[in-house]
Amino acid sequence: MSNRRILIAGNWKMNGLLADSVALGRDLAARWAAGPRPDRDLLICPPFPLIAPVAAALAKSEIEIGAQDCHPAPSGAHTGDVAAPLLADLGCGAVILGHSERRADHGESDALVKAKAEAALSAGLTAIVCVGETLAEREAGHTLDVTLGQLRGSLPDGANPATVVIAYEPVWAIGTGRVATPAQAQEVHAALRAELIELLGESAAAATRILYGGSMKPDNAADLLALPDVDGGLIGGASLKAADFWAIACAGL
Ligand SMILES: O=C(CO)COP(=O)(O)O
Repeated sequence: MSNRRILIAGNWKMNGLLADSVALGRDLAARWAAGPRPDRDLLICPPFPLIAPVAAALAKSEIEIGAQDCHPAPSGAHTGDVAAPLLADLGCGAVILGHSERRADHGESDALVKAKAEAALSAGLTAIVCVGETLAEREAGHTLDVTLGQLRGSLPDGANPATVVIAYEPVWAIGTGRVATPAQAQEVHAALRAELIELLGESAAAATRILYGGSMKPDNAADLLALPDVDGGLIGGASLKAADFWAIACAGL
């Protein structure tokens, strides 16, 4: 049993309108108030324009608010982008960076993800740095090369267990209902932690949280969260239903 505190983070992606998103936030806050509460960190990352209203809906709970991306620069002429200091100002505690959908949709490189993560740290945000292989890469036997390479390339300078969380999200498991088996997840998580020993040293690696993401649901979360190197979940589809997110937050307790 590690002493890493489990983090259950919801990534709402590009879903929701104002009223239903506020209702979802209120539903989660009500579940928090009613208890029993999991002794775990909980985080919700809505689309940018919903951060402030959802943060207000969550205000009476200890469920944290976060974002799904930031720009590497702290301000400036970058139309359509959002700076990390603004996210912090809005109450965000964390930001997801290098998600495979951003790497694919926006051509984000490891170097860009690293620069964004450094901007997040400078703004006082926790950077949740995502890595993960495609199905073709897994079938070609390149899972560890790809994920460890992304980790080396994307980890910000100055990373430490308080400011950086790693998320392993196999691309083939995202939104597909095809979840990694516990053995597949544990193999990659253990390899990521071994690489973190090289990058950060033994004690920092032992204290750094590594989340699993990819079709995590109420019925598979307990098995994944019980793995020795899985320290939480990054939840997509199931985070859009309060009952499912709450069930995952409480899974295995
Ligand atoms: O990409 C994910 C979270 O960032 C996972 O999404 P799903 O839970 O919908 O598979």
